[in-house]
Amino acid sequence: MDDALFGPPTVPVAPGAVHLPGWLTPDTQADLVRRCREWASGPAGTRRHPMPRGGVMSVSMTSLGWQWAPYSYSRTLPDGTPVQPFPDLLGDLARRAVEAAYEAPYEGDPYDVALVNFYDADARMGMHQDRDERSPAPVVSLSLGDSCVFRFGNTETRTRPYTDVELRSGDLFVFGGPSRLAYHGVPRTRPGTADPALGLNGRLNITIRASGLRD
Ligand SMILES: O=C(O)CCC(=O)C(=O)O
Ligand SMILES: [Fe+2]
Repeated sequence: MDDALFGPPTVPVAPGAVHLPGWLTPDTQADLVRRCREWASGPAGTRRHPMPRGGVMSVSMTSLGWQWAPYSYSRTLPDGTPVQPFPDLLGDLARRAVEAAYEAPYEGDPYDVALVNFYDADARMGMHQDRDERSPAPVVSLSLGDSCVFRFGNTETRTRPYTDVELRSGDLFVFGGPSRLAYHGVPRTRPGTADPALGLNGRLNITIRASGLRD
């Protein structure tokens, strides 16, 4: 296919789950990396959250709009620091992402929360559902830097059947509809695969959601 003429391909992974490789231009990727650094160095900073059953997450997270920690949202961090605002830029990007993925206008709830996930070479994320939102709006996921294996499963179990998708810098993955509550995770990243021009050592993932929550 001629990408210049038709745009990047859309790869269906499951009903309602779509992978759009290379959806972000290199300039937008660089801009988002810069902004992620700013958000991560903000007053609410980045956290490796403790897990309810012990241990600490290996992924460092920054929340925007609503603070997420296993397994709920709040407007403040445990020490009372207010969560940073949700940037309009990410709301616009999320709407455009869903419209590109489903080739239809977006008419769902407003996007109001983003998690910025940083993976160093050893970080991974176990199979889980994104189920702390009250809105059925699709989850939008953007990848920057190192590639990873993104495991996209089913709504019933943490185990097979699942599909392993290679997510590279600039890729968009959207999951909604019948796949909204599918289990998914990141069993590994591929350290050193980021384009050196991006200036990022590791992987960033921005996941954008509609919380459906009100103060
Ligand atoms: O890093 C990813 O690609 C997935 C992140 C994720 O599933 C989450 O933040 O809930
Ligand atoms: Fe998730």
